Amino acid sequence: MTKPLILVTSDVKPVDGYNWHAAPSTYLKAVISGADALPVILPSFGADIDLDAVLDRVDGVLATGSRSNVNPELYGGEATEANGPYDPERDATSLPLLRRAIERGIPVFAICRGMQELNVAMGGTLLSEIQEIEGRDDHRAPVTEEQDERFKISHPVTVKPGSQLEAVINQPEFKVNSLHRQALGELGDGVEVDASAEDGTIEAVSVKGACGYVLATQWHPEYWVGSDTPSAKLFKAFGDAARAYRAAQK
Ligand SMILES: N[C@@H](CCC(=O)NCCCC(=O)O)C(=O)O
Repeated sequence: MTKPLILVTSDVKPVDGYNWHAAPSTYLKAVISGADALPVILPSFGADIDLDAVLDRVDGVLATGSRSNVNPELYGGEATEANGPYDPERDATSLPLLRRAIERGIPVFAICRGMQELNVAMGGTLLSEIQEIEGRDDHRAPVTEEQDERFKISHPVTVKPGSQLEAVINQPEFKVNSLHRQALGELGDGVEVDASAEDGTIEAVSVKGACGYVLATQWHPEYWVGSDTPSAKLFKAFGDAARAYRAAQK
């Protein structure tokens, strides 16, 4: 069987006077090496994209992380400069993409911003600047330009027994990296917590009743997929789900 095709979300960034629709190579490499699949980047053209026409041709969807935040107006909040930067084109593409992929039973793996998008897409909300919330830890990346340091494994998460995450990782607790200022607040329709941090921050979710594979993590398994066992298990499980989906389309 040919390798499954994984649709990867894109950020829209101005570079050299152009708008680029781009995804970090770490996610693309993790799809290739960790999921044994082929990545294809979806440009963030919102309603101009016929999502079903694209989803007819792929076997999974990977929603990546990003330094931009989901616009709070999409979940009843207020967009302030302090809570930016925003990426409206990405929002306009990723949220309907995730909803439609879940409806169609196409395997979904959502990471960091991707997990936040999934929750908002299902009707949930986000908490902003959680490091300023009483009782919450600081989940932001270390202040350095050194990527390995920014993505270092830093805190434990506790896995919910019987969850989709437990079925993949098969450990009650393990350590993850952390590069986020926001977190899930109210859960969207069917969204279930699969793992939490010691301060109560939601670290992984799945979707109850979803007809296909859906898993989302607040941390970044793509970065250490080649050396960290839980990270490797997450991408292998996603690749296996995409292979099973592809085989079932025959
Ligand atoms: N912006 C949101 C989502 C966090 C996220 O996706 N982080 C990845 C950023 C990678 C980097 O900093 O290089 C939030 O802050 O919660």
